[in-house]
Formats: sequence, structure tokens, C-alpha cells
Amino acid sequence: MRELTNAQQKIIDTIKDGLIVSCQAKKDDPIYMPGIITKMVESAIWGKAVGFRIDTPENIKEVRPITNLPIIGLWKIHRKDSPVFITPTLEAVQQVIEAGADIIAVDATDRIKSDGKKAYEIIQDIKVAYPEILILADVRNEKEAEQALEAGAHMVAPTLYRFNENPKSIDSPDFEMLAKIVRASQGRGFVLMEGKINTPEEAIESLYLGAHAVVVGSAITRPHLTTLRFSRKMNKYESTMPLFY
Ligand SMILES: CC(=O)N[C@H](C=O)[C@@H](O)[C@H](O)[C@H](O)COP(=O)(O)O
Repeated sequence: MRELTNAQQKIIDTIKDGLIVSCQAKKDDPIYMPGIITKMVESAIWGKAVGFRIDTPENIKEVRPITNLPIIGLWKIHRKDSPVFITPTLEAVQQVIEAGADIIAVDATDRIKSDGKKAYEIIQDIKVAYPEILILADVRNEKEAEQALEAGAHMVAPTLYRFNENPKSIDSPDFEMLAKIVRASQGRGFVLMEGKINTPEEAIESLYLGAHAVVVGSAITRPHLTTLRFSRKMNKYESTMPLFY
């Protein structure tokens, strides 16, 4: 396990065994209105979350003044020439950090970015430019987790497990993958569980399997998706869950 600064260790200790709420809304979501992310964060604080996952520098700046709890920051940037969309450039990393994030989340898969580099290569660049920031590697499998930790990430999460060769709108967590990632990360870094955790029991199962903390998004902060989760089962799967949200 790599050495942590006191500030980094404090963040790791704060989130241990806790719930991190992903507070995100796109401008075309039915729930969107100015100030909505702050309201989500206030609700998560009320509900005893230990941290937040926030998209865009703009939203991070908005919520930073209302909490000292750890913020995982990212910036989703979708481009036509690459499937990599979670904080894909060093400029995006810089803006997320300057906005006040404590942890930077990046796509650390081995997919190719617009600049021709593999996504995980951004980790080395972040280590050079921002040696103090904690890095969370969003990956698809245990091989990518190992690769990201090797490159210098402090934490990994299977956030992108649905985005393989044939991206699928799977609507349940992949616990087997979590267990493999935990084994591959032993003694090298921390594992967060993330992706389709829909119930408290699934969060507990994640901790049992070795997750350091659990990130939950849609089930808590996206009522339209939670509605669709109910209705699609009730209409015998006539509707599908969207891949991106
Ligand atoms: C794949 C992707 O874009 N994930 C995003 C990452 O920031 C978020 O939209 C998710 O809400 C977050 O990962 C939590 O996952 P879930 O919402 O399934 O609990």
C-alpha cells in the first residue's frame, strides 16, 4: 500500500464503511432545476452520507461551501471520437480540482482516448501535476483495476463495468466483479463499490465483499430512473434502462 499524507488518510478514514451519494442531474433531466445539486447534497447530509460524487466544476463549486465532507469530483465530457467520458483530459482534471474536489475520478480503462493514449495513462500525468490529490480510477474489470493501481491510483471502482465491448444497460450490480477487484487490489489500494447499488442490503453486501465504501447514485438522486426501474418490471421489460445517465 502506498504512503498517504495525513490529509489523504483523513479522507480515507472519513469514508470508511460509509455511503457516498452521487448527486448528479443533467440539464435535460426532468428533475433538473438550478440549485438541485445543492438540495441533493443537503438531503444526503441529512441522511448521514459520508461523502459525495459530483459532476462538473460548476456543481462542485456550488456545493463546496456547504460541506467539509469528501467530494469525489469528475467531469463527464462525451466526444464522438472516443468512448472515454469521465474526466478525460488533464485540463478537465485541473478544473475539477480547482473547483474543490478532494478526490479526482477518472476513466482508467484501457480504452483509447481522442489523443490516441489509453485512458489510464492520465493517472501518471495527474501524479506529476497534482501529487497531493487522491485519485479514484473508474474501471471495468480486475485487470484494469490492477493496471490503474500500478499507475498510481489510490482507489478503484467498477463504475464502468457495463461499458465493455457491447455496452449493456444492465440494471444490477456485479458482485462477482467486485470480489475479483478486491482480490486484485489487496495491499495496493482501496476499492469503492459503485454502479447500480439499489438497496441498503446491496450496500452491506459490498462492504462484506471488501469494499471500503459504497457509492450510490440513481437509486437515491434520480427519481425518474427509480420510477423506470419499477415500471419496466411491471410492464414485463418493455422499456429498457438507458445506458448513459
Ligand atoms: C456510468 C456512469 O456514468 N456513472 C456516473 C459516474 O459518475 C454516474 O452517473 C452514476 O450515478 C454513479 O456512477 C453511481 O452509479 P449508480 O447511479 O448506478 O448508483
